[in-house]
Amino acid sequence: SQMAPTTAAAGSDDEASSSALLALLLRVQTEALGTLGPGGDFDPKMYVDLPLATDERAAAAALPPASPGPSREELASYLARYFGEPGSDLVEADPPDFEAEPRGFLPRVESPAARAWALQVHALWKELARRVAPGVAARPERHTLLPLPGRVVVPGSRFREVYYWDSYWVIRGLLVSKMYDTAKDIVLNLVYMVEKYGFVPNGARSYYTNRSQPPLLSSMVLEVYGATGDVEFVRRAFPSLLKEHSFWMSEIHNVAIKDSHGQVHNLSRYQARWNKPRPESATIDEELASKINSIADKEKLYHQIASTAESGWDFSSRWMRNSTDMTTLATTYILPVDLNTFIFKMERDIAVFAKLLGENATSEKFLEASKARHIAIDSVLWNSEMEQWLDYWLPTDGDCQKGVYNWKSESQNRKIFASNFIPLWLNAYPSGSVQFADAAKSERVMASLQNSGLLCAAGIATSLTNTSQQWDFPNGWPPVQHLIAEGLLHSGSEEATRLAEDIATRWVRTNYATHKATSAMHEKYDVEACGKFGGGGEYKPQTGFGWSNGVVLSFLEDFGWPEHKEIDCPRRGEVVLAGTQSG
Ligand SMILES: OC[C@H]1O[C@H](O[C@H]2O[C@H](CO)[C@@H](O)[C@H](O)[C@H]2O)[C@H](O)[C@@H](O)[C@@H]1O
Repeated sequence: SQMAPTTAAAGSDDEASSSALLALLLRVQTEALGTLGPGGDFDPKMYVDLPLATDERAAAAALPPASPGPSREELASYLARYFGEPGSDLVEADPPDFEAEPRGFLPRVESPAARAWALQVHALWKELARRVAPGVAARPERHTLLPLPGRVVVPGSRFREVYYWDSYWVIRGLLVSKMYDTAKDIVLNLVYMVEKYGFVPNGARSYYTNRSQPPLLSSMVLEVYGATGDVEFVRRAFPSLLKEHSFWMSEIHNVAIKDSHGQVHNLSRYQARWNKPRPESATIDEELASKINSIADKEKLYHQIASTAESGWDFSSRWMRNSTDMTTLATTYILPVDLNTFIFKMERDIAVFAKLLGENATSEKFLEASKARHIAIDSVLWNSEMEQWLDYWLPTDGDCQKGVYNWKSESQNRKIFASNFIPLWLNAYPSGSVQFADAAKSERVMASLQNSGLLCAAGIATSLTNTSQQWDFPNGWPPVQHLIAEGLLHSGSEEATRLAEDIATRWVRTNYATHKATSAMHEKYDVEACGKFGGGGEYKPQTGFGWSNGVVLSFLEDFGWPEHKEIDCPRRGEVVLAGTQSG
């Protein structure tokens, strides 16, 4: 059954004052839309990011009346008088662990062009590093930004705050850049939020505390521990990992399902605690919901929209009953392949850390939990005909006895998405010598990927359907390239290693060419051709960009770049490796 959505989990005093601020900012956002009109420079997120420069009541009293609404000049002078610039509550932080060319940086990158560019990407950490201004903790009621104790690295452009899952790839890049202290700070900020909210919010803003994002905190701890050997750091983070696991096991996320042999499995889904428009996109969500008449149905749509944002894939035909109609989002009825992959990894990581800290019973318990989830993933999500893992769609008609659903083969979604291959990533983290998918199965999954149509000229497409949503064709996203390529690299066969390197090469080249042409790193790329950044979705293409920088640095570390390997885009008609489309 669907959980009744509530508001954020923050403390009540904080909540009351932050909701007064948010209510004001949402009024400003609506008036700004009226004044500026959609398109152009109007971005609804900017208005909920404005820090108050004065008392909230004074600012609320001075807001020009909604009708007839302020002129452009009146709006600008109102904003200048009562608010700071968006992003001004984060201050620049010169990270002390940054060096222009760290010792031992990318030893296998021999090509001068690749090396010079990698150093430019590395230098972007300085641009993206920030600290939360001390005024935020002193007067939290004036900021939607959440105070954080340590240094942060933001994705860039409109994404002025920390994001949960982006941080995993930011950390992978920082470790290549030998910025261990900054990497630790990022993890400890997330730990601080778990201590405060019981989970890691989507991002470090009060309006993001109604949901999380793909859970990769344990993976961040594991990578930092692998690079530094710092057991005390693991000890500090460990209680928060247990707390986060309980959040994902709670009734809003956990679903029981009985397979065809009568065995009951537990798997997880995304579900936000929110049934209103997303504040950062409220005008957009309201416009979409205007097609719907009843308040109850609007609330259901808002709940699905926020739950989709929890998935990180906002938005995609993956979550829609009808791929051309966003009002058919049904994310809370889906058991996603990638979410369950990440929670399996979390359980395994916790088992490893518990053992390291001498908590053997806890280690055993989490090892068992991970084994049970492995069986659940193989029973519920695996499809042996397609040789892929598929999202499972729950029925909406209440066909569920005592909270347990009955598995049906036709409920697996047979459409092809890059997420169907994400469990391959687990091959990079074997338990002893045992891989998540054995050599024979990994080979079959790889063949299925090669025949899927997802492998394109400049990387792996998100899906096969162009819906103009940003998590669909023709966009390719950095995290997806990295998870699949790392999985292939550790799958054991020479062919898988070659395919991993081929994907990484295409990705690095398209990032390089686009950087050369636009002087920027982009949040997503159009994989149809080398050298194109991505588009679609509800906001303009963004640059910066945290996870993109992390992924190229990590690929360059994993695969190197020999002296004479071309880094420019291949010229038209040049040979393309078998199993991939020329795009
Ligand atoms: O403002 C709209 C949405 O923006 C974010 O989503 C996108 O950017 C994030 C930061 O890079 C990324 O983590 C996410 O995968 C992207 O889809 C935000 O996370 C959403 O909650 C927000 O509604």
